Amino acid sequence: MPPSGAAAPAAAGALGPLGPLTALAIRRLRLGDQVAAAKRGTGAPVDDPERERQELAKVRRQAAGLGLDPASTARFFEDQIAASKVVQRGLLARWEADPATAPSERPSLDAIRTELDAVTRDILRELVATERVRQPSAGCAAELTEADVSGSIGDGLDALHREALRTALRSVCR
Ligand SMILES: O=C(O)C(=O)C[C@]1(C(=O)O)C=C[C@@H](O)C=C1
Repeated sequence: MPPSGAAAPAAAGALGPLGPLTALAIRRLRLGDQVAAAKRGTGAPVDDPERERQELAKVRRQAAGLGLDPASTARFFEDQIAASKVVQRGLLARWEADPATAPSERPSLDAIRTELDAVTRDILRELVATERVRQPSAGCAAELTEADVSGSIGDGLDALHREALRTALRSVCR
């Protein structure tokens, strides 16, 4: 318990108006850990261009329905997919170099894709909620830095996941 009258410790997680969007990007790239575990040892490649095409086509349709610009929304999701690949490649290389660190269970890729689809819907809602904040400006860049740094620390991201998060957030301030 903090001493009475002292501020409570800051909650872990990404702060500021771009905090929820950043937290969702972190949640999505953490699902990349699960995707890597599902693919490890199966011969399934990290890249699945057909799945990407389906995801991006759906995102464009959903974006239009929500009043978001389909092209920039698709670009945002291309970054999320690129971030997942950073995580997957990094972890698969790490696990190959040091098999003792590899997960012992293989999750279902279909189940993870269902979770990814749910995160996509949450991200789309958050893109709508943050449209004004995300106008390119020094203010957006500052809010993004705050969310990135606090989210990375709060979630205990390692160097690989921080690199992936930078990829995921690169087009937030359009
Ligand atoms: O679903 C997969 O197989 C994934 O690897 C996930 C994901 C994504 O982030 O959505 C990433 C890379 C693939 O090219 C396709 C999709």
